[in-house]
Amino acid sequence: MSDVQQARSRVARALTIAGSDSGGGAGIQADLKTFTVLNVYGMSALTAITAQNTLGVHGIFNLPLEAIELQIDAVATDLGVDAVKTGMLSQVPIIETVARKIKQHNIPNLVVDPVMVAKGGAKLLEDSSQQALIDHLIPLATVITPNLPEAEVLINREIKTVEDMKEAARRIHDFGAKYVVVKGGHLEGDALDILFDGQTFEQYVSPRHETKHTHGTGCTFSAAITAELAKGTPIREAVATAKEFITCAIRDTLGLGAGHGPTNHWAYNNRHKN
Ligand SMILES: Nc1ncnc2c1ncn2[C@@H]1O[C@H](COP(=O)(O)OP(=O)(O)OP(=O)(O)O)[C@@H](O)[C@H]1O
Ligand SMILES: Cc1ncc(CO)c(N)n1
Repeated sequence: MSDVQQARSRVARALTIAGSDSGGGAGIQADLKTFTVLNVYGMSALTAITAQNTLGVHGIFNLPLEAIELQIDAVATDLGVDAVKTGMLSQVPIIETVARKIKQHNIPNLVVDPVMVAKGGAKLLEDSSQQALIDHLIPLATVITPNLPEAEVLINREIKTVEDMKEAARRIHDFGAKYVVVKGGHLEGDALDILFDGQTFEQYVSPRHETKHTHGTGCTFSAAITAELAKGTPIREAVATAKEFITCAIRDTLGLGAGHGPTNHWAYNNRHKN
């Protein structure tokens, strides 16, 4: 096979820059599982190690900046990256380092999941870091995927209705992200997400499943968008696939753990079977 043929047929590659969740439902583990199910080659740069299960976060250990930088350098200079997502980046220097590295390596298709708080309430982003996300990372983002509490923090305003979600999307778009997806998982009623491209809104709706097993839904959703962007899928279709992926993963629960259990990453591939 010629080099050109090889380049055309090679697998899409995605990198996740995020924290490790020992429980496997969120963070790096959720991202790599999602990439694999969507047929994308997954790579990781860990920013922190968390001791975590379905009941809560029992410890957070941020990694040294040098360890974060070297992981990104190693991957970008050899294997190559078609799309990248960021998850837990708890401190200002980590955010600055990651933003600098993404720029330095010219990594395309950045999905920013502005992770702030774990399902059990533990803080994964220090308060002093919120502004650094706005200043350094969001302007580089192809897509940013805040949930409602995260969007409220970013725009410093309450969000109670779909109109509020749209206004939040407008304001977050003004921070410099190309596309904004405001996730409505925390509202009542159907699970409604909104995509804004700076001009028009697109809505993605699925029935709400009454379940406590929603640990890592945001990580999985943004990882699915990243995987699709790595393959070259256009944004509207990428978000539609991610919505279907997370809906299946929440619906076909694994029922693990005594608290907020993980979602089912295999469910998307089994969706047409009985
Ligand atoms: N109970 C539910 N039933 C169906 N879809 C849901 C439910 N909860 C969330 N979703 C969907 O899951 C996706 C993730 O949204 P959510 O707002 O839960 O993210 P998140 O709060 O960032 O998750 P996490 O912090 O656990 O990673 C969205 O597409 C949302 O609409
Ligand atoms: C490591 C990690 N990243 C993100 C989340 C948010 O779900 C979590 N609970 N843990």
